[in-house]
Amino acid sequence: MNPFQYRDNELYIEELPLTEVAAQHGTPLYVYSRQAIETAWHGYADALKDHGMVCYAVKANSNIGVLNLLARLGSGFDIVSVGELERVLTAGGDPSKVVFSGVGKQVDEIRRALEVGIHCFNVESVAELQRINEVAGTMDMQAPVSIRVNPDVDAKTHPYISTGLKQNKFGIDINSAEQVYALAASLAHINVIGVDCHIGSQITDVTPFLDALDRLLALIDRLAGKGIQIRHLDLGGGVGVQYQQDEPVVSLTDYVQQIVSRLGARALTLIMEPGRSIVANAGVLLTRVEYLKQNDEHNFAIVDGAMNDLIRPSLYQAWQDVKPLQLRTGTSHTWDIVGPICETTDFLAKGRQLVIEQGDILAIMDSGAYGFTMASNYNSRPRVAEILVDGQQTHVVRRREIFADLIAHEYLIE
Ligand SMILES: Cc1ncc(COP(=O)(O)O)c(C=O)c1O
Ligand SMILES: N[C@@H](CCCC[NH3+])C(=O)O
Repeated sequence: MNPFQYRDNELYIEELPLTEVAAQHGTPLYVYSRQAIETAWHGYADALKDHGMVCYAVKANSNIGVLNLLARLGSGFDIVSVGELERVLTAGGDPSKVVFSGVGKQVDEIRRALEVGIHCFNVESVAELQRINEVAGTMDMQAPVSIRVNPDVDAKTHPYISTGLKQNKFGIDINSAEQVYALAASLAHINVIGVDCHIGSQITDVTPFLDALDRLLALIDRLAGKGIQIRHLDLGGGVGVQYQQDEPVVSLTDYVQQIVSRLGARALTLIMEPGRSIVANAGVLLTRVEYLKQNDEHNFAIVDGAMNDLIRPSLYQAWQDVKPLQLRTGTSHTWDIVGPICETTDFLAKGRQLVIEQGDILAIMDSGAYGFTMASNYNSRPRVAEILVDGQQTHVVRRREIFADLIAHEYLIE
């Protein structure tokens, strides 16, 4: 479902012209579509049916309004910090549907997660397993755990977002997994319930997912042979999204059917932790052209948005489409869309064929995932507002920061 459509040369989100949203709330601005988020979530829930649970990966977009939408749908959540846990709770999420991933869980994070009763910890090392056992012991509890196994599968995605290879810090080597499960089963305050893996993000071919699945199922069978019964299988993040029109789209129904057919008679519940594919295509970053500047080789459109607002292009050379909110007629030129930050890597897009003028507003498409959540205050730039559109209604789900917010926790020397 694409909520962004041109009508009479004006770009709309759902039932609203984006120029109206920008006029009301200023730029730069993140704008999300409620319908698109809900439709994407239902895509997973419908494909999984009663085979399992969707645990939305909060890191993709952790806005409380967005989490609240998903909590209302009954979603579970994948978190990587106590901060994300508090967001989920504030948004009305059910702690018993929360899985806790991440390689560096701290004692207070483990304690809080046990206190609120999360579904399980996805454990990434022996040292972490021992720490969880100790903390649960001090609380006289048993901690539900799943071991995150690193299956050594090449996800064929950008090397910075590939996580399931031996050279990546994530998970426990599949070759030592049985030993670690045996240890976990022997610990007094650990309750082994699952197997987990996450091989990377923005994967647009199901083959690496299915290769990882085959390795995990073989492990689950070996564990059963040793008397360790696994109840759930967590396959990690969701499928990749289309940033460019010629990129492949994975059918979730086919993907889940292939998983289910491989499960065979095993009594396993599935968990999926999609982030990007729930929110990426549902959001845009709006940015205004402040100046146009040309030399004999390059045309620069200097905009008010920057790498601190959306770092994906600078960090991963990620390509995201750029659409003017109002289409102009005239001769197009090739533009680099650059921000005001003092870094050469401060660009949102390069080499785009556009007809633009100073003052125009551009939408950086597909910015709903890993957009605002990766934003910073670099160059003392306040983080921008986030707006959720629902039909013709707009909800401010985060107000724009002001200078006072930036210095609120800083002090002069005494
Ligand atoms: C452990 C874990 N689960 C889920 C996700 C979400 O992945 P995606 O946004 O590709 O669906 C990530 C991010 O890559 C992750 O690290
Ligand atoms: N932040 C990355 C994805 C990382 C996923 C987190 N493990 C991106 O924008 O593509």
